Amino acid sequence: MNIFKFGGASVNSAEGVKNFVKIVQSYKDETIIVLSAMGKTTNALEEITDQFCAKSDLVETKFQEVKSFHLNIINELFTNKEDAVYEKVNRLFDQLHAYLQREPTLDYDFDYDQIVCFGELVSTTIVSEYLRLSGSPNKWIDIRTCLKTDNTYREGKVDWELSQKLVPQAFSFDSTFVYVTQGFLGGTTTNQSTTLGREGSDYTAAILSYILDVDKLSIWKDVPGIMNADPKWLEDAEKLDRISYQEAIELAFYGAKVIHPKTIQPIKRKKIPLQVRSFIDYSESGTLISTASKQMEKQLPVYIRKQNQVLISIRPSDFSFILEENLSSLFALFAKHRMKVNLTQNSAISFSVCVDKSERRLKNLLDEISQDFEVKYNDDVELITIRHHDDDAVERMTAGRDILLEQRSRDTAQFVII
Ligand SMILES: Nc1ncnc2c1ncn2[C@@H]1O[C@H](COP(=O)(O)OP(=O)(O)O)[C@@H](O)[C@H]1O
Ligand SMILES: N[C@@H](CC(=O)OP(=O)(O)O)C(=O)O
Repeated sequence: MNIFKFGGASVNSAEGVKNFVKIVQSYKDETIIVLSAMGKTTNALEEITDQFCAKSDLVETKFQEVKSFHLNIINELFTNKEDAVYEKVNRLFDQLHAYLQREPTLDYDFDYDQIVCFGELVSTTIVSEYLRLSGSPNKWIDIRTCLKTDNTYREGKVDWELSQKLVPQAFSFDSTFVYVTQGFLGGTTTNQSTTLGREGSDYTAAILSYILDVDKLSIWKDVPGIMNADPKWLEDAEKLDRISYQEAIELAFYGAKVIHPKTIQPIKRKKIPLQVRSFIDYSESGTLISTASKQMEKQLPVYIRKQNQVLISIRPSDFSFILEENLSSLFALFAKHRMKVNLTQNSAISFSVCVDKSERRLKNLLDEISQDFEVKYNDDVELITIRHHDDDAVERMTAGRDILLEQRSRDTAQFVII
């Protein structure tokens, strides 16, 4: 049994959906397809959520834009305008529209999940129906009924015990060879929609792989595999043919956007090989992540850039030392405001921390920290991480830039720079 995960970029147009079907049909094994929302739909639904919560009149226009984007793709794919896909997709958009007519609940994260989930519900419906039309019978599964999470909206924590019971029942392969389901989504025990964190479809694929003990997980991307840098940033980036689970965890942890950080742990635990490969050159083998750690033969430096970072410098207002009590109260605040800490460093009387710039959460965090500490911060800095660094690699990343903070270990060098 295989699991294939396809992201939004692979199905951002009718052409993309046709290419996807070609890939799926070239495999004859039992397969579960985990799919994200089409193109940039999640971003658009995030905007709708913001407008909905702000009670803005723009909601309707944006909703119609998202709906037209999908209907245009359907119109290109389905010549028979009586096809069941129209009714199914329209029904989903009617449900979303009905939600948008309500009053916001005052819980932004809850509303976010109830709105944003439609991206994946619609994309999987279209793709499942188009596979059927193309001669591949398949079953559409609403993942919210079996991948159960708690009610931490926007970052649902998986209820492994319950999911382990429900997922195998849902994907029993007793009446089909192919399943199509949503990445990124989960459901609470009271059947509210949840999401697993942005770009969480890779993680969904890993959860299902773990629970169902699959032979292999393939994640299809718009790049040849995992490269030693984002090729959209460094044109001379090279593909890594094989890497170990450990290395993949490190790269994702430091922010290599190609794979969601939570993806590797579940598949590592069961030693399930993961192939990251191209949906464009689909005969190429991509990058294999496995235990066999004939790892990165050349040990190329790997460059990871995180933009939109904020470097916060914190001092106790009474000039006392930064001790355990201060640190633990600060970390509690970061956790409370769900700010991801990317790098920390402390001296005797100050503590520096580099975090993702997330306007809504950052402001609340800074307001609270300022009650007990003096706070300064640098906006819009970059965090550059180099795995397997050497002098040339460091020079390449830092020449002509202002280094605000630097940390090096044997394997990893990190720089906060402007
Ligand atoms: N080290 C890397 N290797 C390959 N791609 C990378 C790397 N770092 C960042 N990327 C980016 O990741 C993108 C693919 O991930 P993503 O857009 O999340 O795919 P999907 O939407 O299919 O899940 C590529 O287009 C590439 O720009
Ligand atoms: N659609 C969600 C989940 C996801 O993983 O998408 P993608 O596979 O396109 O990165 C998001 O954009 O966050």
